Amino acid sequence: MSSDYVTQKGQPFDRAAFESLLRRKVFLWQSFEPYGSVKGLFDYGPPLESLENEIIQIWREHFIRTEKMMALKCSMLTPYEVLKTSGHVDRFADFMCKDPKTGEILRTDHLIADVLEARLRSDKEARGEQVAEKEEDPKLKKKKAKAAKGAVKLDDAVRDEYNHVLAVLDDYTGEGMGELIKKYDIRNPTTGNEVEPPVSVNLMFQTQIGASSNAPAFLRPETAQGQFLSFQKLFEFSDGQLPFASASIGYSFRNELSPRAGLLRVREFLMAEIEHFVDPEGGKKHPKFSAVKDIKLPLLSRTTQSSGSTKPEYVAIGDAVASKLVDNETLGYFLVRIMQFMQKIGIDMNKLRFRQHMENEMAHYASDCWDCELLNSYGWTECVGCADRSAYDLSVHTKATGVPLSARETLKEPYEVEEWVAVLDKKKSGPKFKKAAKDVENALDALAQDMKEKLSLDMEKNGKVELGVESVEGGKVELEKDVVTFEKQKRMVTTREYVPNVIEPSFGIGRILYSLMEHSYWTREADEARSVLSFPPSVAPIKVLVVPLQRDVRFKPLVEQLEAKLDAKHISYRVDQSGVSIGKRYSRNDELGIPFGITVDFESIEDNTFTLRDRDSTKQVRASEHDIVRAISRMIKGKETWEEVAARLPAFETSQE
Ligand SMILES: Nc1ncnc2c1ncn2[C@@H]1O[C@H](COP(=O)(O)OP(=O)(O)OP(=O)(O)O)[C@@H](O)[C@H]1O
Repeated sequence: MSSDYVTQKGQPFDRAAFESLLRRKVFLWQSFEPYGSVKGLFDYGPPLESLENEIIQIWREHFIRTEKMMALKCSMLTPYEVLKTSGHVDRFADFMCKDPKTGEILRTDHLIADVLEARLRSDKEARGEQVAEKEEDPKLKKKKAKAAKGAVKLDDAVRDEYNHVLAVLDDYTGEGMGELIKKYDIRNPTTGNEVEPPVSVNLMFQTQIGASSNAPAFLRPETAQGQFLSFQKLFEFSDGQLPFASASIGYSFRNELSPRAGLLRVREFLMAEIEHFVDPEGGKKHPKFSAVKDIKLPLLSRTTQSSGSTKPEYVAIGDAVASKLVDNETLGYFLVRIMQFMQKIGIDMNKLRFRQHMENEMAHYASDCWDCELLNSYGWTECVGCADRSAYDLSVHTKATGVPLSARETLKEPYEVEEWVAVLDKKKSGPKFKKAAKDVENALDALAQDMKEKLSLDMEKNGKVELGVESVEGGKVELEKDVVTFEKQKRMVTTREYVPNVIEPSFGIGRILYSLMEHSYWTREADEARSVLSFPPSVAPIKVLVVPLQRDVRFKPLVEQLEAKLDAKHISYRVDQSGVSIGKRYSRNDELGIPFGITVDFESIEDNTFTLRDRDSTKQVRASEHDIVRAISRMIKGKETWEEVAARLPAFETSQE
C-alpha cells in the first residue's frame, strides 16, 4: 500500500522518514522501553499529548457543546455480568494462529487477508496493471518496475476465488479459516513457516474486583456499556424528553492478538463515543437534518462493494436517506457531523470515505452501519464506526437485571383498552403457597394476554390451572378458582412505554491522530530533508515559535515581553535560543508543526516591530507586537487565514530560509 500512497503535495510517502521524524521529535514511543517495550502500548511525548488534547477540545466543542450532549465519565473496570449480558464474554473474540517455530501469534483473518492481498498485488504487478494513482511520477514508476520483477501471475479462476474469499472473510468460522489456510498454503509471511490451526481467544483483559476471585471483572473494551446502564438517570436529567445523546471520552482496552501498524492497532486506546437515544417510531428523524441535507458525502455502499469497486460516490445525505441507502436521518446527520469534524481538525478530505458494512459484517441486531475510513500509508483504516444498534443494548440489560431501561411518554390522546387480568386473592395465596407465593404472583403478572385468556378457559373447564412454579411440597403449583380468577377489565392507557433505539458514533482517537499526522506530513520540494507537519493552527500542539536573531542580551527584554503577551492570550509557544542559523531553527520547528514564527531582530529593538512567519508558505510580514499577537490569535480561532493576514500587514522579504 505505502508505494501508492502520496503526501498532500502528491509526493511518494516515505514511511521510514516519517516515523524517524516522529521519534526524533518525541511524538511517541513504545511504552516501557528500558524493559524491552511492550507491543501495542505507546507513550505520547509532549507534541502528541498536546495534539490529542487539542483534538479532544475540538471534539467536545463540535459534539458535546454544539449538540447539547450529556457528557459522562463511567468506570473502566466492569463486572463480568455486564459484559456477559452485552455479549462480549461470548463473542468478543478473534481467532489466532501460532507460528510453532517462533511462537509468534497471528490474527487468523489478518493473516489470510494479508497473504491473499499480497498475492493479488503481485499478480497485478506481474500483469503490469496500473496500481499507482500518480502513474507519471518517475519515483513511483521505478518502484513499480522493481516490484514487478519478482511478481507472480495468478490464474483468472484463482484471482476470482481470492477476491471472493476476501469479500466474505467475516463469514468464516475458525474451522473454515483453518481450511482456507491449508487449501491456499498460507504461511507466516515473515518466516515462511506453516502455522497451527486457528484457536478462538477473547480480547478482553480479565481481572477481579477486590481480593476475592468471586468477583471477576474486565477492563472495558468500549465505553458504551456504562452509558447504556446510565440511561434512566439521563432520561430523567433530560426531563423525560427524547431524543438525547450521551457522550464519553475515555480509555478502552483490547488484548489485540497481533498489535501492529503503530497507533492503528493497540491494546489501550482513547475512545470518544456517543450514544444517541431515539424513539424508533416515526423513522428516527433528526431535528437538525434539514440543515445538512444538501451536504455531499463520499459513500461507498454495500452494492458498490459487491460489484468489486472501491470508489465512493458523492451523494447528498438528503438523497441518501430518501433512497434508504442510509437507513435514517439520525444516522445520516451523524455521518455529516463526523465528516465536518474531520475537516475541522485538518484531515485530507480526499483521504476520507464512508464505507457501509456488508450484511455479514454487521451485528445481527444492527439495522445499518457505516465506518468513516481514513486513507493512510497502511491503507483505508476504520477510524469511526457509526452504527444503528436498534434497541439491543437497553433490552438485554433490562432482561438480565429486571431494571427497566426504557422511556415513557404521556399520550396526548389517552385511549381505553380491554385486557385480561389475573386477580389473585393474596389472603389465601400467602398461607397456601408459603415461600412460593411471591413466585406465583410474579408468574401471573408475567403472563401474556393470550395465555391469560387460555387459562381463563382452562379454569372454567377444569376448575383449576397449573403454573410453571415449583410448590413448597414439590411438583407444580395448582391454582383453584377461589385463589385466582381471570377477568376482562377496561383500562385507560395514558402513557406509552418503549425501548429507545441507539445510534452510536464511536471514535478511535489514536487512529485519527495517526492519520492526521500522515495527512499533515510533506517535504519541501527544494530539500527533501526538510519535512513539515502542516497542522491547522487550531490543532497544532504548539502555536508559536519565538526566535531571537542571535544570542544577544539586548533581545532578552523583548522576548520576555512577547512571552508575557502570549501567556496573557493563552497561546502556547516555544522559544528557540539555540545558536544555529535562523533557517535551521525554522525548519526544526516546521517538523513539530508549529504554524507561526516570530523573529526578534535588531529592528525590533529600535521600533518594537517583529516579523511573523507562516510555516507552510514560509512568507513573512512585519508589524507591531500588538498586531502580530492579535493576528495569531485570530488565525488560531479560525477567524482569519494567513492569506488574509498577509494581505493586510506589510510583507517582509528575507533570505533567511
Ligand atoms: N485495537 C485498536 N487500536 C486502536 N483503535 C481501535 C482499536 N480497536 C478499535 N479502535 C477504534 O475504536 C473504534 C470503534 O471500535 P469498534 O469496536 O467499532 O472497532 P472494530 O470494528 O473492532 O475495529 P477493528 O475491526 O479494526 O478491530 C474504531 O473505529 C477504531 O477507531
